[in-house]
Amino acid sequence: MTIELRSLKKIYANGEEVLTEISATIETGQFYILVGASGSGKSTILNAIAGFIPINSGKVLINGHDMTNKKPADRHLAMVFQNYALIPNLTVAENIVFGLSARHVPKNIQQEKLRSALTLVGLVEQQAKYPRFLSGGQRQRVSLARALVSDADIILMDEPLSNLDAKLRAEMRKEIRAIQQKLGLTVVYVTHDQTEAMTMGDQIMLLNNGKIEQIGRPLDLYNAPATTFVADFFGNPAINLLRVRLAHQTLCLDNGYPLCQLSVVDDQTEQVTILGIRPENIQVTLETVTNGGGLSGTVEQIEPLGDGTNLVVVLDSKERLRIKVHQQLGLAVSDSVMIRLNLNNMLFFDQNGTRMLLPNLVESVG
Ligand SMILES: Nc1ncnc2c1ncn2[C@@H]1O[C@H](COP(=O)(O)OP(=O)(O)OP(=O)(O)O)[C@@H](O)[C@H]1O
Repeated sequence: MTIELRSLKKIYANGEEVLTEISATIETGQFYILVGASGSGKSTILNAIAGFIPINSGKVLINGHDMTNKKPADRHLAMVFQNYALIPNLTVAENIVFGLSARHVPKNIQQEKLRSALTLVGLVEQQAKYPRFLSGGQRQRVSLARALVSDADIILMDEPLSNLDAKLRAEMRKEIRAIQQKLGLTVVYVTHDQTEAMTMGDQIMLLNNGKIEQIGRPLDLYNAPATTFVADFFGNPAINLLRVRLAHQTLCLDNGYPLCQLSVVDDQTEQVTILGIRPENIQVTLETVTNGGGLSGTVEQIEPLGDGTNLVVVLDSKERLRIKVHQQLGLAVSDSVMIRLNLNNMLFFDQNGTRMLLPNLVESVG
């Protein structure tokens, strides 16, 4: 079951254009994530796929068929919501088969589907309970089971885990992904959570104010972001984006403070105005144990994580750098440290925030 979105545009009555030129192909069996900040248009796209809202222009195709003007019921999709949407006076089992009963599916088939869905989501023991006696995670499982028995090939999920605590959310991510892979379902999944997007998605669409910022596989978005917006969206702590210029083969901060030497064989490099470097690509050592080289700075903040440490270091140039190391550090605020930037992992952007590929850029540490 493929979904094709062709140039979707949505304007609400107040004249606000909330979707602009949304085009994408969601392949069969893909776990497709729509991610972005609140108000970026994720739910609007999901609702347009489901047929809950009309769009102003563009097309929604499902398996090659134009569904743009079809009713939700004719699109053969199932939906899982953030608030579970369970019926309080029906038991778990009754909630799960509710749609099947409404469609007069024979009782024995209902029971068969119910059994297999309960097993898949791990709720066999809870089937006679009412929703109010279930935990948040169990309620979301009922909601998922209800979508599974509908036999829809495509399941749309709108922030299904956002009411759960962090630990349960992490467990449910794995469970949903495992069920999706086992059944080969096509899932379109809305979240504002970058970790959920990274860990669950086969493909991610990152939205920015109703427009597509980038579509790609999770690690491609992380390693090769098209723009500073994408670079900044993924990663915790966020990537360091520094205003820089290149002068006489030296990459300098805007204020002239030299970062490193770069051998340049390309005029294009003159356009580099923003350097992106991720916190994990910066090494930090105590000033006293270093044997020269690198940049010096002062520790401003330390956040011990147990399995690592997050730091903020202020360079002598007054620039702040977020740094993440994978060990516990014996450092304190105000300590002097040396910093080394891992040049292989630098990203360069032009003044519009568009990433530049500089094939001829050669590092030459002086
Ligand atoms: N019925 C409506 N009438 C007018 N504007 C609306 C309506 N529904 C949504 N919007 C606007 O459309 C934009 C996109 O909303 P949407 O719900 O798709 O965003 P979202 O990315 O899903 O956000 P969230 O994560 O907060 O749910 C927002 O600016 C919102 O205010």
